This record gives sequence, structure tokens and C-alpha cells, in this order.
Amino acid sequence: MQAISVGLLGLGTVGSGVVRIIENHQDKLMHQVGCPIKVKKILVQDVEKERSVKVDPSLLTVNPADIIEDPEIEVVIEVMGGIEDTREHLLQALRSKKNIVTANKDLMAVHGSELLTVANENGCDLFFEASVAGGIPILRSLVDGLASDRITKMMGIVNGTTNYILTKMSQEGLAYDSVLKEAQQLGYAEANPASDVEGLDAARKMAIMASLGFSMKIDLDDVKVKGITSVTEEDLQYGKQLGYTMKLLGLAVREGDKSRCALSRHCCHQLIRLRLSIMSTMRCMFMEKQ
Ligand SMILES: NC(=O)C1=CN([C@@H]2O[C@H](COP(=O)(O)OP(=O)(O)OC[C@H]3O[C@@H](n4cnc5c(N)ncnc54)[C@H](OP(=O)(O)O)[C@@H]3O)[C@@H](O)[C@H]2O)C=CC1
Ligand SMILES: N[C@@H](CC=O)C(=O)O
Repeated sequence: MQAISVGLLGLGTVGSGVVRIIENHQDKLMHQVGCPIKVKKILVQDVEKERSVKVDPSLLTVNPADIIEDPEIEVVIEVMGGIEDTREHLLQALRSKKNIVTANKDLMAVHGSELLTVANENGCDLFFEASVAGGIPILRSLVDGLASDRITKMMGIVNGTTNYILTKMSQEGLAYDSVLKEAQQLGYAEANPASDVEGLDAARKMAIMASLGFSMKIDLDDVKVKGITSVTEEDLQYGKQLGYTMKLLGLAVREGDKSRCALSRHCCHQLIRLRLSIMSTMRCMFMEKQ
């Protein structure tokens, strides 16, 4: 039986996880897809680098064309991050009739609509579920399950790194800098962790969700961004004394034919009222509809 050949762009935190899943879950994937899945080539920056997953060195390349121009590769999994070069690679891959899976919210928040159009024109799939709230199948739910609903509001914790930092600071009294370092070592934070702590990562995720949930084009520049860099241990302790927990919340509201997206640091009344404990790297989403 012929295997589906996959080209992987990136072999960092997420890419290594993808390789592990493909290797360790072949039986399940075979059952779901109906044929084996084989990673044929992997694009990296440095072929000599030590990796957290063992791969045959002959799979590694620094030349994107080895994937994009290989007619045998049917699916490209993009987990390298970045915007402009990555956009070029994915546009070329789509024009070469390759289906794409990407975890890149930075790219999808800015060029998502162009990429989806080109995917459609070329009869290809472009899946980006992993770009928002990792384990929660939220995008699929917005596009399929909630397609007939008029969603009016979305609110949630969409960045795991900031939740991890705030939880550790609040529960263990640890200092901001040391917890951020820990989050980087654990691979939770982005390559540039400023995206997490200054709120841009969450803003991008809210923009992607709002554009799907409200069926509107959301301009990232219109999203109000706020991070957690100025939160002090004192702020958290005061909140705690009053029975509140500090979270970085994403909020998207439909206002007639327009929408408003913002991030804010909130004491989560609503989350507490629902008696949910969303700590560490956990994410959550609330939706309201008409
Ligand atoms: N980390 C996370 O928890 C999550 C991350 N994401 C998204 O997934 C994507 C990847 O994140 P993550 O795995 O953390 O990132 P990493 O920085 O860990 O890995 C990036 C990988 O891409 C390769 N790479 C980067 N730029 C280039 C380039 N120009 N040419 C060739 N190879 C390149 C790197 O090569 P080399 O190893 O040789 O340096 C590395 O293997 C990002 O879009 C991120 O936003 C989404 C959900 C969760
Ligand atoms: N840095 C991101 C990783 C997943 O999107 C986060 O902390 O949520």
C-alpha cells in the first residue's frame, strides 16, 4: 500500500512532536487515514543541531525546494514559524497542489485569507486548527458545528505561557523573570517570548477566531493588545486576598456588522463563578450567541 508522503517545515518543539506522533501512532493513523504516513523530508536551519527526537539525518534539508518541488510530497506540515518567507513557501506549495497543515498563528492572522483563497483556487486543503488553543478543537467547531449560530461574543484564555506565568507567580510566589525562563525551557513560549508576554500571540489567535466566528475580515492592527509584563507579584497577592485570579483574557465582540477584539488583564469573575480552575498552561473559551 502506498504511503502518504509528508514534508515537514521545521523540527523544533512542535515539529519534534509531530514526528513523534507520526512514528508512535502509525497503527492509529493507518486506521484513520487508510494508508501509512511517511515523513519524507524536513526543512531546518541547521542540519547539525542536536534534536529532541531521533530522525534519519538524510531526511534533513536546508533547501525548501526539496519539499515544495518534490512531486511525491502530498502534504506539507508547516511548523517553522515566521511570516513572510513562510508565506512564500506555502503559496508555492499550494500552487504545486500540496495540502497544508500549519500551526502558525502569526502567519494565519496576517495572511490567512490570501492563503485560504489560493488553497481553494488550487483545490487544496489548508488546515490551521493547531494555530489556536492547541488541544481545543475550536476552529473546526466555529466553522462546522456553530456554522448556523450567530456568535456575538468570544472570551477566553488563549495563551498558555501567560497563564503558566501568572499561575506560578500567584500560587508559588515565584518571580516573573524566573517563570518566564522556565516557560521558555519547557517549550511553551514562542521563539520570541515577547509575543506571549506582550499579548501579540493572544491577539493573533483572537483575530483568527473572530474572523471565523463572525465571518468578517479582522485587521490585526485594530485589535487592542495588552500583555502581562507590568503585572507584579503584589498585584497578584492583592487580587488573591479579594478572591480573584489574574488572567490574560482575549475578548472578541460582534457589534452589528463590525467587531471589536481586545485583550485585557482581568480578575476572572466569570471563570470563578463557573467554578472552573483554568491554571498553568490550560486554555479555555466561552462563546455567546444570539
Ligand atoms: N511551541 C508551542 O507550544 C506552539 C507553537 N506553535 C507555532 O508552531 C510554530 C513552531 O513553533 P516551535 O516549534 O515552538 O518553534 P521552534 O523555534 O522550536 O522551531 C522552529 C523550527 O523551524 C526551523 N526553522 C525556523 N526558521 C527556519 C527557516 N527560515 N528555514 C528553515 N527552517 C527554519 C528551525 O530549524 P532549526 O531547528 O535548525 O533551528 C526549527 O526546527 C510557530 O508558528 C509557533 O507559533 C503553535 C502551537 C504551540
Ligand atoms: N506560545 C503559545 C504556544 C501555543 O500557541 C502559548 O503559550 O499559548
